Amino acid sequence: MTIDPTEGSKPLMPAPPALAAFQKAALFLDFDGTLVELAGHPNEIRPDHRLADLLLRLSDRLDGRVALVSGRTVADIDRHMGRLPIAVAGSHGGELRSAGQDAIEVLAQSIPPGAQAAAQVFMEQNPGLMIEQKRLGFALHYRAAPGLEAAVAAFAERLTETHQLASQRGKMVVEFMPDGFDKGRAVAWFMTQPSFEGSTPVFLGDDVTDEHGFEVVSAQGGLGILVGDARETKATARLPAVADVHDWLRAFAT
Ligand SMILES: O=P(O)(O)OC[C@H]1O[C@H](O[C@H]2O[C@H](CO)[C@@H](O)[C@H](O)[C@H]2O)[C@H](O)[C@@H](O)[C@@H]1O
Repeated sequence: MTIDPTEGSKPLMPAPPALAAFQKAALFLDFDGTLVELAGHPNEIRPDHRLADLLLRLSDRLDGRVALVSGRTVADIDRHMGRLPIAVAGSHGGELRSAGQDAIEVLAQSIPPGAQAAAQVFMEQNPGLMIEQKRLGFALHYRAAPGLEAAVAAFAERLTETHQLASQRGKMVVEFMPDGFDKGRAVAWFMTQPSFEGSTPVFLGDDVTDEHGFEVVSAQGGLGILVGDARETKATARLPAVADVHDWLRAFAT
């Protein structure tokens, strides 16, 4: 793994220490762009065939202190990964499932249908946009039409005001959901659970929605690890790519 120290004015960020160096680590792992390479469409991702086994071995080594923390729904994570007995926070923390449990705790009501109806009209007027239905809301993707970014941002502002929703911007996407959830809250909740007690939280993520997670782990004496190019972030270490994340995790799990 190499980190380019000459990346213009971007902040320099060191590689993280080995996971074995942490005192009783707890791992919080974002999914898209961190564990799995991004794809043109949410359904086109191809998780590495060794990823599920890697997560299980990590969970074993960490006595269950591993959680996936994703913007995807828990059901969607299951669809791509199989039903793993590790903890999952889906929908940016709006859904929670503890390790080894079947029940998914859904923390809010879905957003009003009128909001999605308005987005449907907007999508039909703007070819290239795509709506991904979620349990609590929906995501409006513009990866196939990047020139629509500003129009999508303006639409998002209007929609959130009209329907009193929250929105979160991610990579080529704006997500609409009930107010009051983010990945930081999900991490904070896991850290109150007995199985995570007294642990040092480590959060890996690539997107701006992961900043809430970085903030919470750093406030609890842990480490935020940005995946991808250096940028302004609350993470203080960096791994350049998904493959480096797998290597770093595998070094601990094997
Ligand atoms: O929190 P994450 O696990 O990183 O999930 C964030 C969103 O990921 C997905 O969208 C992103 O990945 C797609 C597949 O690579 C890509 O096509 C899209 O442009 C990205 O924004 C997913 O579709 C969303 O529901 C997640 O919230």
